[in-house]
Amino acid sequence: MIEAVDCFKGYDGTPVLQDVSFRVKPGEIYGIIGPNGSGKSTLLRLISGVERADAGEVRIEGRPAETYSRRRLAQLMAVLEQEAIPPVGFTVRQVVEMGRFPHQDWLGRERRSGGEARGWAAPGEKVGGEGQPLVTEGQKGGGEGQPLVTEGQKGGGEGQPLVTEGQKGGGEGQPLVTEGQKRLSGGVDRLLDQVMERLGLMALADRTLDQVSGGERQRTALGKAMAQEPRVLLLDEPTTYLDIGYQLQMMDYVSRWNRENGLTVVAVLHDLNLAAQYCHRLLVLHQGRIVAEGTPAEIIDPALIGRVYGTVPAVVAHPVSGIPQILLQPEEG
Ligand SMILES: Nc1ncnc2c1ncn2[C@@H]1O[C@H](COP(=O)(O)OP(=O)(O)OP(=O)(O)O)[C@@H](O)[C@H]1O
Repeated sequence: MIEAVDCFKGYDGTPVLQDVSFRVKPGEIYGIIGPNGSGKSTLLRLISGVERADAGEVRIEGRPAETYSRRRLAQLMAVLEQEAIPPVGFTVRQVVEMGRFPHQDWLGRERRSGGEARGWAAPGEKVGGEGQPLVTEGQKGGGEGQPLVTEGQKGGGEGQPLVTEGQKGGGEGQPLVTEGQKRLSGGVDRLLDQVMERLGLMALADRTLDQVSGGERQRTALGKAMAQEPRVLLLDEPTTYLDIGYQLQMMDYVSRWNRENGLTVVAVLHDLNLAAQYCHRLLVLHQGRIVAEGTPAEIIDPALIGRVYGTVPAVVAHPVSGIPQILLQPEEG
């Protein structure tokens, strides 16, 4: 699904990543851990296509990442970072709707995904599923459907209308939104409702982001990623500013999405206990190089962690799951 081959990246002549090669299997939750400055976020930026390796390459489904258009990459991958969205004036629902942008044309009309969208709904539910188009044949007959970009949103951004009056007048007697597109949008509305319900965002839908808590904002960002219907989710420290309840909730949502829809996840995580609980395999970076790769049982080892982080923890088996967990060990304990 994702493959890094002999990647090298440096800034101002200083190597930040060297000889980095690994492969993430489809449907895997793959964690990247390592101390501050070890190159984790840089590696994620190479995978997301934001930056290119100086040597070597990242391949997505066998193709070099740079051969994908921005739009195609955004259809394939969503990125969720720490403090993912600033509290600007959009409502929670508007932000979740923004997840559809890679699937829309320049007028905000939904385009067919050519059967590639996998959808987020659980097996048995109508929207999505393995290799299913977003809107199924049964759903095509469906409801009235609202355009995804509302009048309020069209006015969007920095006082600049996204669609001018002139543009609205568009084609030669052609309605800009056809009946078929309306039905497509109707299917998308159902998808958005499902995402909002799953994440418990319905009650917050009309609040602007400055009227919700940090945890709720992060959940909104996850909703936007889900609405994007990616095959790959890239997480860069998504739980940093969350309390333990929200940390678990966030990772539980991701884990459920992975189980039910075969989503592939690559997650940079500082919290080794969360990484061990949720990741199938872990990659350990140290000073820009890979020092280990393996299952949490193989990686969460006092000697290895001590060598990489400079502090030797106590490792115990979780009393319920048996997964290795670390206990920090002060020098004078
Ligand atoms: N754009 C840049 N220009 C110059 N140096 C950079 C740039 N981006 C990252 N670096 C340097 O590359 C190294 C790796 O940074 P990176 O952010 O990838 O590490 P990280 O493992 O994600 O760190 P942290 O855990 O602290 O977030 C650091 O020394 C950082 O200062």
